[in-house]
Amino acid sequence: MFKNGIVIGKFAPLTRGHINLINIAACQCEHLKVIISYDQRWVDQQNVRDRKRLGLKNRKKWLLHTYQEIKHISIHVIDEADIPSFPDGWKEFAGLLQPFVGEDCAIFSGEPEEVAQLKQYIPSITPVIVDSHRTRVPISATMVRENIYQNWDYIPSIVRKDYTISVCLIGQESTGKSTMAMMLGKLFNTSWTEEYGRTFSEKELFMDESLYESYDYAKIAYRNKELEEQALKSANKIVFIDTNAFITEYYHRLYEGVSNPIVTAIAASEHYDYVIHLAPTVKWVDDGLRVNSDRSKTSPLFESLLKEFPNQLPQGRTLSITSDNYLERFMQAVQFADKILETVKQGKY
Ligand SMILES: NC(=O)c1ccc[n+]([C@@H]2O[C@H](COP(=O)([O-])OP(=O)(O)OC[C@H]3O[C@@H](n4cnc5c(N)ncnc54)[C@H](O)[C@@H]3O)[C@@H](O)[C@H]2O)c1
Repeated sequence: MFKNGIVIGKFAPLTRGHINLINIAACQCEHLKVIISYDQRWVDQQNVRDRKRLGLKNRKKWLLHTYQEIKHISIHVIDEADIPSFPDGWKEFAGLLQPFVGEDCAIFSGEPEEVAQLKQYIPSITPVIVDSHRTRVPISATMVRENIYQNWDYIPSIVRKDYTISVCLIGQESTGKSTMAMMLGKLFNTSWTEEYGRTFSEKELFMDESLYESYDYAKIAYRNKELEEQALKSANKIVFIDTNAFITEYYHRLYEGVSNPIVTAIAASEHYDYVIHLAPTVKWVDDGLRVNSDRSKTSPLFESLLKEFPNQLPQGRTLSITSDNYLERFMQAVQFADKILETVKQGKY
């Protein structure tokens, strides 16, 4: 047992291979420091998708989420901004690492050459090579970045969350959003969200929508966002979102006659990878909550809101379903999701 241990990595992104290394290291020392070596120059060279996801905040969050309950593991950062980029700055990197090196300190790594380089500059450390052939988890972060969706099994759920493709279903009342989100989620073996507005009406207003106050809409919009976060954590590459703040704002304008500034702000900043817009071409069904059967009143409002919030129908990433046949609507949505998954499986994003 060592008194102190160190694991260094880019963790870009965190993989189960890194987790294997950290776990094995943690079993062999009293206190383990996991150090993220961060180089913004390296991030700037990545593709658009990874530039957005591989910033320091995400990398630190992924490690903290994974190890928060294990008290003898702590997470640290070395910023390489002022030293030559890897692999030209070994001496300078060792200088940055030195303050983390404690008494009786082992450095755990799968890279024998890298540890040998560090040992030259910090002779007190004891190198411990762990699974350098990557037999337990045969993956590298480079392979994951090259095709994250084919290597989905190798990344922890906290990282999956940030790479999951979101598909939001929008449309007026009684256009089949909730059923469609649920059916797609079940078919694609993934998560979906259930509209919180409905739960709120049932539990807080006892199905009497005349009891809505303007401020309730902001609560609904926030709660929907929390439910999205939750669904992302358990998603299998793709997630289906039933209703967003834009729809909450539509209801606010319908019932209150004016905009809700909080909900408007959320709706205007909403971004989903893809959107399915369900047109009100199917029969209006009374589910006990709905009161807007006259679509000649609701459609003009909905259409004007779509113009006001152009982010809600992103160009090239929106499927508009206008068929009046439920089977056709469902099959179009399924084909859309198939195509999205095919594109991402090929490593395109
Ligand atoms: N500026 C410089 O000159 C300089 C010098 C030294 C180090 N550094 C920095 O330190 C970083 C070193 O980290 P890295 O690139 O090796 O990080 P990494 O995130 O790729 O790997 C971190 C550790 O996890 C191990 N690992 C990865 N996949 C594994 C698997 N499937 N099974 C078991 N172990 C696995 C690696 O062998 C390594 O020890 C460099 O990228 C660089 O940023 C910079």
